[in-house]
Amino acid sequence: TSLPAPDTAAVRAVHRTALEQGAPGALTRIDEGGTSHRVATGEADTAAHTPMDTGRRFRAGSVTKTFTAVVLLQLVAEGRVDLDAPAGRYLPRPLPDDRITVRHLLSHRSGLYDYTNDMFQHTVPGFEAVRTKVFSHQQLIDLSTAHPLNHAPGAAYSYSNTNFVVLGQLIEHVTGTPVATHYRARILEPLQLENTSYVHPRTTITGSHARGYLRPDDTTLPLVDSTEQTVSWAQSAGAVISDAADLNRFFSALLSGGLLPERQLRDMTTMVPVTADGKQSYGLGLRGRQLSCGTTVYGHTGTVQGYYTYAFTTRDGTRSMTSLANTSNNGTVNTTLGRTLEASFCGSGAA
Ligand SMILES: CC1(C)S[C@@H]2[C@H](NC(=O)CCCC[C@H](NC(=O)C[NH3+])C(=O)[O-])C(=O)N2[C@H]1C(=O)[O-]
Repeated sequence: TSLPAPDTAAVRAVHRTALEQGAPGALTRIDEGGTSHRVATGEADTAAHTPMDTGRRFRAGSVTKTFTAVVLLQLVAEGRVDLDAPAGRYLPRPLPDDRITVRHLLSHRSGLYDYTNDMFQHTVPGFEAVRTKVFSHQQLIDLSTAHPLNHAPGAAYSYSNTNFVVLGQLIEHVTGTPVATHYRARILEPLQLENTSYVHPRTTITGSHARGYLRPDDTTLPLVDSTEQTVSWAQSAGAVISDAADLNRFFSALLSGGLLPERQLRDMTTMVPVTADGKQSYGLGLRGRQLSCGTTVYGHTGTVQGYYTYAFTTRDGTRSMTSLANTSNNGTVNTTLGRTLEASFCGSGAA
């Protein structure tokens, strides 16, 4: 079914609202076949007053979870991991409940507590305390298991970064190879994602990039430049750096069958509703969103200090969109930025 044409004027209007609400800048890139629509607004660097442009790299946050899920599901297809086996079978240390399966981790149904709830309870102090820190997977897992499970494994959906830190540890324990190597060999090189990298624990973003600005909890204070950090608190749950063109190509290739065998793609896109209205869902490391025009798009969102990301594509991968705003801890901006989905996939008058 053909989609309405993207409404780039509506995208620009969404950006302008996000800037009024506190974002220094925003970008959106829509790719369909060989055609791309690009909208950039505001500043990539507020000290140098550098204009935003859609070619700038940024921290993609939890969009990383889909990269990790692809690596894991490729290992499943290779017969090296069983989705419904206890995850503990593939880990150096047991989890607190051996009923937690690999599939529970991928679908945020394990019940494992999210340690970032404590880590970032106070936004700027929490960030400053970890921005140059390097954690092992086990240290992060131990922060989580100091708390009881949110619920019995499989009993509910409860989003937790811990799940994808455990999956990173699992990938490295089963293969003896760092996740960075798997991202590069299994995804970045085959798809030629030249502007995507996993450089943990380096703190810098190489090449042309947007600086990120974290809003303090006391909103009368100035934004904090949060561009440089290790993102070691997230790693395989959030440390990928990318740009809009690469994320569009990644999700388009994924949903059109370019990265996983049919069986694993079917598992990944078996979505479970996670909101009461049923419009938001989660599969295996993949978010689904049903838009006002009836189209469901698949991808992931990201929130890392200074960067909000939406990266989604159609079920057949023919149209993809990535949007970024270079601020965070500003839920109003995050919700506003999400309206680029309607403008990009449902066309005029939708956003
Ligand atoms: C589920 C989410 C939203 S949270 C999860 C992950 N990001 C984090 O866990 C970072 C949380 C703290 C970020 C910080 N906020 C605070 O410190 C608040 N006190 C800020 O806004 O920069 C990611 O990315 N995911 C998003 C996702 O998947 O969309």
